Amino acid sequence: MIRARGLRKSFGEFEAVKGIDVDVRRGEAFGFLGPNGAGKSSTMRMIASVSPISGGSLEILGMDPATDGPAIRGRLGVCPQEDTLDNELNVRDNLYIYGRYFGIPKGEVNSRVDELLEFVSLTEKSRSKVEDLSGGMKRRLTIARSLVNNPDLLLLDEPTTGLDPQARHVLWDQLFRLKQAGVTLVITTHYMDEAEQLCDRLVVMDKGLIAAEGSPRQLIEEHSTREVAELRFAITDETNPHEAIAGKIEDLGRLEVLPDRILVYSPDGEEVIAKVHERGLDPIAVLVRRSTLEDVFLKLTGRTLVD
Ligand SMILES: Nc1ncnc2c1ncn2[C@@H]1O[C@H](COP(=O)(O)OP(=O)(O)OP(=O)(O)O)[C@@H](O)[C@H]1O
Repeated sequence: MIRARGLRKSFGEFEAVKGIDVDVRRGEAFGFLGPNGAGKSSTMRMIASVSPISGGSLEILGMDPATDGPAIRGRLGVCPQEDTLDNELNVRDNLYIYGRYFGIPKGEVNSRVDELLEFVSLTEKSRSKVEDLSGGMKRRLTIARSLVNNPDLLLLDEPTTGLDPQARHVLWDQLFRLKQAGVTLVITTHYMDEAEQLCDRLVVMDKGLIAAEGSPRQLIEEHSTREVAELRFAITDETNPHEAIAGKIEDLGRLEVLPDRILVYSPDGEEVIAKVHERGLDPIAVLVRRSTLEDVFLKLTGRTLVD
């Protein structure tokens, strides 16, 4: 569905995407995970064929965006990061007018709109003004709009940023159903839980480059340990003991010393905590958890995902 080799994007002197290789297969959910400014949106805009590439090569659905832009765009669905709904129109007309842009005949658009409103659970809001919708409803309407032309490939740029947890879960369910229905999804996100939940494969992007690639499980197995022990010690205004304590436990596993806690990577987190206590150290809070993509990102880049 997508094949990029050495793909680059520059804005003047600044290189936002510095040569990346990407392959997205039919029917999969593929993710670009990375912090703000990693180059995810710039990559998405090139894939959406609305921003010319600055170097390398890019093929979308077997076509070249430089010469086949309109043909590619006709087969894509795009759900942008910002809300671009038409506030002057009601919910239904936002979908109807968009469908007509694609040249879909009136009768067909009407039944398609009914189907889509049903799919995103907005049938009852059909005649409401867009401005009266909640953030989650607006995002669902945007997703419905991106599906109007029955796209082969759906691009979602940070689909759940700014939504509350419940609205995020509703959206994830809908995206999951789309995937089940065979739509290829490409998602950018800086939420590791979103990536773990939705993506079959993903690339971790940082500063315009790909730092790692694989399924969430592969990435965790390759770059982290099964368990992580999180230790918090009392911090006062004058002293942060974490650096000094880290020196006393560095043999227990790989450490990440963050401002508010120490992470110890080990296959057995309980054992780490027992040893910490044996050494006379007295954490105010401990937690043993499974490794996540956040741990992978921290190891690869030395930073957390959400700044
Ligand atoms: N039109 C532009 N002109 C100049 N610089 C740009 C432009 N678009 C993006 N950039 C820069 O390119 C870099 C990558 O931006 P991009 O939006 O692709 O990152 P991102 O990973 O999508 O981040 P976010 O999660 O904030 O959307 C940033 O430093 C940004 O300031």
